[in-house]
Amino acid sequence: MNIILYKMGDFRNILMVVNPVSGGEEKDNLITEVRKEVENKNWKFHLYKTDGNNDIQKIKQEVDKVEPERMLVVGGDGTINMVAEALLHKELPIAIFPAGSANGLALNLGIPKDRKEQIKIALGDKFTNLDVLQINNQLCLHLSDIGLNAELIENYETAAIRGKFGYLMQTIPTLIKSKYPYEYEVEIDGKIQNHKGIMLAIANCKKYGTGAKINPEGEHDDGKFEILIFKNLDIPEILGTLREEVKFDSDFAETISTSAAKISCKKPIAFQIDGEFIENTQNIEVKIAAKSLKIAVK
Ligand SMILES: Nc1ncnc2c1ncn2[C@@H]1O[C@H](COP(=O)(O)OP(=O)(O)OP(=O)(O)O)[C@@H](O)[C@H]1O
Repeated sequence: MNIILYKMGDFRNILMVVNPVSGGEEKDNLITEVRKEVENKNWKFHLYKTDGNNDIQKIKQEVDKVEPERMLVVGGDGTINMVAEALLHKELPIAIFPAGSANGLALNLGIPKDRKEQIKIALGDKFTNLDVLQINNQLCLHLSDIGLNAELIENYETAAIRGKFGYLMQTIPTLIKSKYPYEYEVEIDGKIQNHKGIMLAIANCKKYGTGAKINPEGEHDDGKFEILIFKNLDIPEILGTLREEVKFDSDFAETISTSAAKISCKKPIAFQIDGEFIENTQNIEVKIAAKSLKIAVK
């Protein structure tokens, strides 16, 4: 007979949220491996698979039912955002198993690609406290932008070809159709600045999921975010963002660091958050909840 002895205070509930379709990747082996590791620690493993239908509400219900001490998230940036939304105002740590076509947040937090290392981190005790941006009542965990890149994402989402090649294939039609440069009015502490450019990014972290480092000075836990205005389509400078050490020419990009801002545009412009196209919009308000999401890191 197997007898499991629980010490007082040693019992933990772990809730794993898995997006079964993200990244087109099979996840059953990972689930089995994590379940084994969790049960080896005499903790209790619970599983919730998203179904693409009202998942935020369903994750909230699952959290209320299971009362986990930690959440493990298997999916891309969209899945992590859903979990973050469901956990709003709850001080519950999460761990990320990157498994999406875009894994920008995991890349920014230095989550390694090796699944064994990810399991160690997920069940370990080292955390970072991520600033969370609220943009027009939606959460943004790493990067949002309004302008050319969001147009590219909108075109990619409706395209037949997926993956990096599909993204690349959308570049030329997007550039032909785009009506850039755009005019942006940025209001910070009641002061208004006017800017013109191909896109305006709102950055909580340094990099896009593609690896492009557009906000080299950004820190994810400093209580601030950066507004970056990219002034023109300078291909060598854009390719330069793929290098580790980047320093932008002031004719190419301007950076403003702040903890709140309002942005308005003369006409509706494509707007994306963490890689998901949201809508064409004219007005954006950005607030920050400093250090409000606890995430397991290396
Ligand atoms: N079972 C499911 N079936 C279909 N869609 C789902 C399912 N579960 C979650 N989703 C959707 O997956 C999206 C999030 O995917 P995520 O960003 O994590 O991965 P991804 O592979 O990078 O996705 P994409 O490339 O489509 O953005 C959300 O829009 C969510 O509604």
